[in-house]
Amino acid sequence: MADDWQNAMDHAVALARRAGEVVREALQHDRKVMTKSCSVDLVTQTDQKVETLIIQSVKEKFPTHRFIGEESVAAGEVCVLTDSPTWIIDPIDGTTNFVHAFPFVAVSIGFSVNKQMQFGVVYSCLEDKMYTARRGNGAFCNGEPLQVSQQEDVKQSMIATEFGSSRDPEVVDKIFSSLRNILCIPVHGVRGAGTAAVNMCLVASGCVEAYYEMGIHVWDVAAGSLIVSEAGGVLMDVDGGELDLMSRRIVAANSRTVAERLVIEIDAFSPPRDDAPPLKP
Ligand SMILES: O=P(O)(O)O[C@H]1[C@H](O)[C@@H](O)[C@H](O)[C@H](O)[C@@H]1O
Ligand SMILES: [Mg+2]
Ligand SMILES: [Mg+2]
Repeated sequence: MADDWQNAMDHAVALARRAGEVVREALQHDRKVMTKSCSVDLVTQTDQKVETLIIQSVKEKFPTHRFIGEESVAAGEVCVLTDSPTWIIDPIDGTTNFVHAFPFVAVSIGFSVNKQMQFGVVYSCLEDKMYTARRGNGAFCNGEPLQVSQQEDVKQSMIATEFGSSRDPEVVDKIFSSLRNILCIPVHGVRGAGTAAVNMCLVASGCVEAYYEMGIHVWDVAAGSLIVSEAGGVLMDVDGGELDLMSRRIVAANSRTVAERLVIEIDAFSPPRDDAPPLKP
């Protein structure tokens, strides 16, 4: 079976590269912007085109595999992680960046079997950085091994996070109170690339000590979670418990020490789970 997953990973890398070409080409033209759950939850035809391209190609090569794709779920597909081999796809992570030509846009492809990530591919396509990880085999950027930062003093750390796409004042208050608490530890700084996947690759690369966010989805972080852990990092829930990929909350850090220190300061909330049954009309 191991060789099968390697074939699948090679295919994912090739597809991420092809998807990146589509994204770069689309940036040369006007981008028609549509909205999903609210006026700041953006989607474009390129998100949909890239997801279709990836899923159709995988279906031809691996007809029994399942999918969780951001735009398929938006179109009504169920979002349930089973034990089956499952491709977890964010065709454009950083759609708001893409719309504004802010230069961090990624294609994220994770692959899970028995609810455990087997490989992760994040292609930061405007930087031309291909991040890859295979379970037990380390994490790489353009073929070079990645290693998380060795800094365990949170006061000497840089932290990544995002504001997300909820504008519910109660949610925004929690996001700002967490940010305030963490800034005032104090940490050296707080940054955000505008994409969860790239933020996680920055943890894996040792450029920031940690990334946390509440409100993300499984497709934002599935691939990145393996890239972080294979680079020597740790993953946990924002309450310090075990990471649950469907819970929409994550802390990814270089060390348990930094992660647990951040958890103390995070004003946690629980968005509706990705695998929650749809609300009845
Ligand atoms: O919708 P896309 O795929 O661009 O992904 C999300 C980002 O990855 C989040 O970190 C970020 O906070 C936003 O919620 C953003 O929507
Ligand atoms: Mg995303
Ligand atoms: Mg997306």
